Amino acid sequence: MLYKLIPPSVVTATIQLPASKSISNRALIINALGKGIYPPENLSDCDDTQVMIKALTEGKETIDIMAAGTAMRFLTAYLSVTPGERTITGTARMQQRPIQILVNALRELGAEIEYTRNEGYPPLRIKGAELKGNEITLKGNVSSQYISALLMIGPALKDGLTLHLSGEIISRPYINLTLQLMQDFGAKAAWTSPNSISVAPQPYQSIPFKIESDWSAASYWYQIAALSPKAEIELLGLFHNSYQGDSRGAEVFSRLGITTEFTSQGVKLKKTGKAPERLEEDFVDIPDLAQTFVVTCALLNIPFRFTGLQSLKIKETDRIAALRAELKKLGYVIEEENDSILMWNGERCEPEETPVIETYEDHRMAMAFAPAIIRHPNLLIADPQVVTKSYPGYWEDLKQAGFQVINEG
Ligand SMILES: O=C(O)C1=C[C@@H](OP(=O)(O)O)[C@@H](O)[C@H](O)C1
Ligand SMILES: C=C(OP(=O)(O)O)C(=O)O
Repeated sequence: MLYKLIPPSVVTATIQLPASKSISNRALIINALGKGIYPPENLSDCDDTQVMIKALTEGKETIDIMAAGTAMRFLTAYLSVTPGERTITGTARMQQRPIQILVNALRELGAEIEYTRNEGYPPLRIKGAELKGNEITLKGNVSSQYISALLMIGPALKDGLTLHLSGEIISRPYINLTLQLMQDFGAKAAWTSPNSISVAPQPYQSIPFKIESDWSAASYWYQIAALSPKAEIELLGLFHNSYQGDSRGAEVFSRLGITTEFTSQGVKLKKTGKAPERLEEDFVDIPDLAQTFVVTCALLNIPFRFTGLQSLKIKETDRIAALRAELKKLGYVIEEENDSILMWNGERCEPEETPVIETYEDHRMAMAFAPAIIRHPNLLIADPQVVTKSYPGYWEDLKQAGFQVINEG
């Protein structure tokens, strides 16, 4: 499928954003471990959360979590402490996303996990067991999801759990999000040093819990505001004191001339029109915003240097390669350094007349390139349905904001 887009001259919209998939999937695991009586409210309707709900409720022997990294990692730990024997698998890409660091850590605690195809990668065969041991060291520089997965089962272990993280810790706000939610649900879990975390053996308590809207999804609306000549956008369901690290996107966008006003319902975006000559930012804490800012800065003609992108190669696709290939079609030559830095010094190439933006089974490629239509008429988005991974209503919301979204077949 191909989508052609036509932007409105003025974007005016009030958008009910989807709920955060990161919070939804943590609340579901904690709720399952705590045998909660209050189901989490406002769960996301996205694929990544739907696969998690199915895995926890259907009781199937083979669980297919499709492309959901959080579901794969969190369920691997959860199934290791849950009676029964199951196979957990996912898409072809999921079978290329590494999981050895988590499996080794769980095995050290006594978990019974086997690789059914390739060593180090899903699918996994997991037999639930009572885990022993309470102190392990693992790498913190590949994916924070391994750490979140281990932390969430910590309260269920007889002696609790202490994790020592080696290397530069990436995606730290996602670890903090896990700790925050665990604490909300009555667990004792906290950093004890800059790279160690301890969890007490104390069961979760069930509480009513409402899930916030998704700040990563909000970033595409900030992007639309930044690229549009005129925009009045209100985003509902975002909290001022957000648990989500991606709320920092609001501060980075303020440097691109988009200010945020918090209301009782969410946020209103305002354009000040000011833009910097150049943007430098470290994305190690906010990797999911990288595509948003790479595309926005290129289209606004703002040279940039973005560091901390080392996790992008093992996400839904190799996002470093995907960004460079697709921006080239729009006439921008983006450089890469050390597998972890993307830079643009203003260099251009001949843009394609009708560029077809490939999305590589990556929701964020579709969502970050769609707003580019405001500055680059004629582009088409391939396989637009990929957005269902985190934001199923994205195209409907664009229509509500005055965009024409035409299915070109
Ligand atoms: O814990 C989470 O909810 C997530 C952690 C991050 O992954 P990494 O820790 O692998 O960077 C992020 O990219 C992902 O979208 C969601
Ligand atoms: C990286 C992402 O998801 P996950 O790792 O959970 O598949 C994402 O949503 O950008």
